[in-house]
Amino acid sequence: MGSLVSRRPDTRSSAAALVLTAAILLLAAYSALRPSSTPPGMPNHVRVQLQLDTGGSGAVLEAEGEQEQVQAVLEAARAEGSEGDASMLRQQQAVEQQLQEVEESGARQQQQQQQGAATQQQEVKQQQQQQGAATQQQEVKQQQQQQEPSKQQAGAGAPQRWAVLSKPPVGQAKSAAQRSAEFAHFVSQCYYTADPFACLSRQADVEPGPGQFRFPHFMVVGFQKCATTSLFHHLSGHPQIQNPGNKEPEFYTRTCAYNAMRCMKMDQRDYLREILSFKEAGKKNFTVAGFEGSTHYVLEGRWLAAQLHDLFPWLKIVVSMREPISQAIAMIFHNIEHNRTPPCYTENNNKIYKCVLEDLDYESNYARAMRPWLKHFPLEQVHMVQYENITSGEGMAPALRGIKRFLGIKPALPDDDLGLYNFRHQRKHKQGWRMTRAQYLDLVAKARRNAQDVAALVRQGGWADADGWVENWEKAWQQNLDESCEPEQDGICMIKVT
Ligand SMILES: Nc1ncnc2c1ncn2[C@@H]1O[C@H](COP(=O)(O)OS(=O)(=O)O)[C@@H](OP(=O)(O)O)[C@H]1O
Repeated sequence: MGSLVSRRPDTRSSAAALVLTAAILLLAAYSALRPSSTPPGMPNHVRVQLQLDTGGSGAVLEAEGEQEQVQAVLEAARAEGSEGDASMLRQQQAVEQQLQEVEESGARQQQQQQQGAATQQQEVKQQQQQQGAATQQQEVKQQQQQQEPSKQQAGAGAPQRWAVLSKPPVGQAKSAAQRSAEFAHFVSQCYYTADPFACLSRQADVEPGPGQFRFPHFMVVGFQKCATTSLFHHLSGHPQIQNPGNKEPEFYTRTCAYNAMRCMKMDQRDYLREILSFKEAGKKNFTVAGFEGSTHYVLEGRWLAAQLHDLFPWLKIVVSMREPISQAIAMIFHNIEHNRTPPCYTENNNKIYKCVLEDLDYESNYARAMRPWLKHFPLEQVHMVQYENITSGEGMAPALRGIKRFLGIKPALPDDDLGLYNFRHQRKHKQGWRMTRAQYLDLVAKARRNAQDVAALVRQGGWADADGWVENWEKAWQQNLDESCEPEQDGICMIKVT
């Protein structure tokens, strides 16, 4: 005999009463379909789970066990409810229509049995079809509900997500439609739960249907000044990607104060809605990939990588890297423009050199920043791209397609041109950045060690041609030495960035 569970936090409302009535009717119809003697391996065992979204309470009723016991639990729960109103009546009619369809297919099945034509195998097949039909109806209903999120939130006249009524799977896989509906339903309701992040984490146990993405699907985490804004817009325009609210929310660092796991529930909901465009993705049945881009995340890997992986273990991580001296210069200039002049930027003639030298050990030391991410995320969930590849030359189209292939979206869309966003000193500092040749050689020596560490990681992950990666940067250094520097050691260079 099976176990019996009943939780009824809110069965006194008319909505609850209606759903229970519907469930009992469906249960009765289901019992009419069962053969008179239950075949081996198909015990007289049913499971009913009702989500009674009445007034936003998220009440759930579950009953599992012998059919008669489950029916008794549902009857008792119904007795506690009150009568439904007009809007509930319309929903009852929809439920009754579904019931009628189940009854009709049951009658067809009985006829076949009488004719001796229905073998046990056919019977199982028909049950699968019935479950498929019921799931399709549920899917339509869930889509309707997703189109009315404000109503659900307000609670007034809230539609019910009513029933997952099924016999436990008899060794057969769920249909694609069933998986899609169940996955979309599971993820959608997370927004309304007391702990949205904890709920979203549990989608790891729910299989998405064809074309669906777990939510969120990926993040562009850095590095600063590596064309992440262009990449963000390029990806946002893809039809299989949900356009996020804005770039650089720095949610986990700023709002959650470095503790993603303890982030306030209200903040979580705001983040889902305002940044990740959760509701828009829900309306598209999660057939679009949700993402955000915050370039400081990559530098916070020591605490953030583990926390993000705990929260969203399926998450994919995209990282762009630029020739380190150019990246450091662009970042320093960006900070100066925003009145954040670094203390290293003091000496009149050699100011940029000293700052870059420091940054190459920290913010522009890519391998150092990447190690925690690679410790917590499997290689197949991380994708490293080279800025010089995605922004120009022959590597551009394959590199952009590679990102989309990694994300599991159509690789050729929207197109293979990155676009140019967020450019600063490329326009304003065409003459280059002043330092001596000896100083530049000093920076190159440090950047080269950085490049070799990065190449080792690229080789390990197989994201690109690791040797080609180093060659791209070597080419940039050599070009500056040849074209922008006087030949003497103390000669002046006007360094151009990539
Ligand atoms: N398509 C294309 N081709 C060449 N260069 C490009 C392109 N898109 C962006 N960029 C350059 O990338 C720099 C901005 O990077 P980010 O958007 O990541 O900056 S930020 O950290 O988000 O502020 C910024 O570099 P700087 O101009 O050196 O500052 C942009 O000019």
